[in-house]
Amino acid sequence: MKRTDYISWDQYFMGIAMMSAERSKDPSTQVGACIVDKNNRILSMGYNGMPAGCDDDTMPWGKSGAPLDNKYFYVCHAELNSILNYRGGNLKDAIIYSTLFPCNECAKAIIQCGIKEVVYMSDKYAMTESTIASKKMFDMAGVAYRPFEAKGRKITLNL
Ligand SMILES: Nc1ccn([C@H]2C[C@H](O)[C@@H](COP(=O)(O)O)O2)c(=O)n1
Ligand SMILES: [Zn+2]
Repeated sequence: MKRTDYISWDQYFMGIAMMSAERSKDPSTQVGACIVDKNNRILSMGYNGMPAGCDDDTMPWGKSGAPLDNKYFYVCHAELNSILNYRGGNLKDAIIYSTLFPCNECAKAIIQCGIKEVVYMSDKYAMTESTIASKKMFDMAGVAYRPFEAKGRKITLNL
């Protein structure tokens, strides 16, 4: 008889997004994303980090101070990185799993590349204008979004 406690597709893809977030150097918020097609094939992954060639040992990781001296002008978000990391044809009708709800800038990229669904884990910035704008654009553009429903399944990895 087959094993019954295998993880669902949602758990599999959000798990990969969570694992991707572990690569982030951001000391405050680590975000991961995983893009899949409608046949449950993984297309791409990403996490938040400094742009390629921008030394993450010398770039700022703080949240405050002058705009040029904190991380926000520089960090490339997990969702955008996952889109840019894709090496195939196009992302039409794909699904993006993200550990954090996409910001307005990533929402624009998600819409423009044809992704049709967003599955998110945290919506901790739901009250910000950025997230409100994301939802407004997703609603208008017909991009569905739904929270990941954690089932409390624990997996320990001894890496
Ligand atoms: N949807 C998002 C939102 C944020 N990020 C990145 C950008 C920063 O590295 C970090 C947020 O920093 P915080 O203000 O929480 O200290 O997360 C992302 O990748 N995707
Ligand atoms: Zn973003």
